[in-house]
Amino acid sequence: MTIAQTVNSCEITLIHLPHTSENDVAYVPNYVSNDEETYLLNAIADQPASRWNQMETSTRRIQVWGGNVDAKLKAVIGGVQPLPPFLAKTAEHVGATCCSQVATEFWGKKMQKPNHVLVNEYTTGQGVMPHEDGPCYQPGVAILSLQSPAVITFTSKLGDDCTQNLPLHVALMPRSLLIFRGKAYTDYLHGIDDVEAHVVASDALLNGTDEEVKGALAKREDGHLELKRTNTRYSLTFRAVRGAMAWASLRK
Ligand SMILES: O=C(O)CCC(=O)C(=O)O
Ligand SMILES: [Fe+2]
Repeated sequence: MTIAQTVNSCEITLIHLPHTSENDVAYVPNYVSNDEETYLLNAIADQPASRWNQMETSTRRIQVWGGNVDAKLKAVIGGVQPLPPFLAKTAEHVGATCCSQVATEFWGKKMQKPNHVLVNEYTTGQGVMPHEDGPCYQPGVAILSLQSPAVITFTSKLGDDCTQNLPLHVALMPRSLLIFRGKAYTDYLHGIDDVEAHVVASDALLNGTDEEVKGALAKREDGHLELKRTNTRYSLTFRAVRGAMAWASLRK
């Protein structure tokens, strides 16, 4: 964890994963206020039951905003749909943070903000297996965590350099934003263990010196660090569907 900078009143911490660029991973604690968190949680809960999709590979539920992405066609079926009003302001803010802090064209050529959001729900003990978000999106994602902490784990997809294959962790505190892009997006898998308490080696926790993270960690007798999930967690994953117009051209 290096370089803290304060911009737009949020403190951005750059986190370095091996073999990625210095600004490929950034963690922003307290990215949204308590009031914004409550607003988003209420808006998510107010959506009709039909908005929730049951995941095929897990018992988790998700809401998909912006349109249904077809991984094979690499396009949004029926074209990109506008984001709903309850996400608009946050998407705008996340868009600006990523463009000003991480890469001017974070969302793609000339795009200023994300056009696609997944709302993930995790009861304590639920996670998501190691995966990559893939080529349907611009190679970058911003993850806003709500209501409960969790630990996200990055594992390199590349070869046999054993230092590179060690799992590396980032604690995601409620109301924080994690941004990753570039090689962190293309050369690593990310996942969240199906556990009620995460146990990690202290030197593998990349934002373990963050004051809020420190306060949430317990040190175990074996020297490892433990972070308890406290509640159902919601995450909003902001991304940009690549070639937003691709569906229209596929149909011709
Ligand atoms: O919930 C998270 O923090 C991760 C979600 C994720 O990886 C995804 O939506 O692709
Ligand atoms: Fe993901």
